[in-house]
Amino acid sequence: MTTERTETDPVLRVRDLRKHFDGIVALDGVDLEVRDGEIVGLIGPNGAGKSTTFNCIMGDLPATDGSVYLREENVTDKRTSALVNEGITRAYQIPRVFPDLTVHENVVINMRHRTEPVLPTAFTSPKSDVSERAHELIEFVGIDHLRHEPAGDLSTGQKKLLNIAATIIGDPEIVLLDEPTAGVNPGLIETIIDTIDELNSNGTTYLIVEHNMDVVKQLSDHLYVLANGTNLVQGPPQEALDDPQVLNAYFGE
Ligand SMILES: Nc1ncnc2c1ncn2[C@@H]1O[C@H](COP(=O)(O)OP(=O)(O)OP(=O)(O)O)[C@@H](O)[C@H]1O
Repeated sequence: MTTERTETDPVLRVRDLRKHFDGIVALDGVDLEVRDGEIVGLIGPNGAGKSTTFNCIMGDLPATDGSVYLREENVTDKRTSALVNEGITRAYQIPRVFPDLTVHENVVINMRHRTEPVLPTAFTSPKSDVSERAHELIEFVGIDHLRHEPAGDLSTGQKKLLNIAATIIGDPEIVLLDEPTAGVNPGLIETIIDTIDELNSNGTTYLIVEHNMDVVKQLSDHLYVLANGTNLVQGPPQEALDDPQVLNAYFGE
């Protein structure tokens, strides 16, 4: 049975995104749309252009051509820091933490309020709003017992949970997750899936690159498949994964 895609407004729209590295065409026209409240999966074989798409959306790389819209605003090539303030955040495949700061400090430092700077008291006063919110999120992702530990001491899976908490602290419109379960101990994968699922139920919209197809199927409402830097197939996850073009892109010659 085909499930209909939600009719909610698009939060993120990517139109004909292109990226060339000298002679290499990494993106050859990528289109995608993430609607309010969705979890959208972005998959494709190695070299398909998933990371480059994320890098161009987030302003980590300038696009050669094409557009990125956040709601109605054209944000193409805006810098990452500006995009974060506009409500789009990202967690990287290899989790990024400040190793010498505590877990709690790592979440607080990611607070970039749309209108106000983070006050120094957020770090020192347990009663500040940011500090309390950080504590709530750390509890929510299940690493409260590590709150006062240096983030550098955490396992990969725990760092990924920490990054997931940190992406949420500024109350973003949409979060980009790059391989949230890659390199994670199998025992923590379900925790990560449940955490993303619950945060989505609470209103966070996600675009997720993920190689683990079980995770993709469990989480995604809609799936885009890229190959050779462009769109191959999109649709409900199982339908897209069963498409002969997708099977050929992964397993064909
Ligand atoms: N900085 C760069 N310089 C030159 N070529 C690049 C650069 N970054 C990516 N590419 C090329 O662009 C293409 C797309 O790469 P990209 O990393 O976006 O793919 P991917 O789908 O994320 O792959 P993977 O699943 O292996 O991470 C590949 O051919 C890659 O070699």
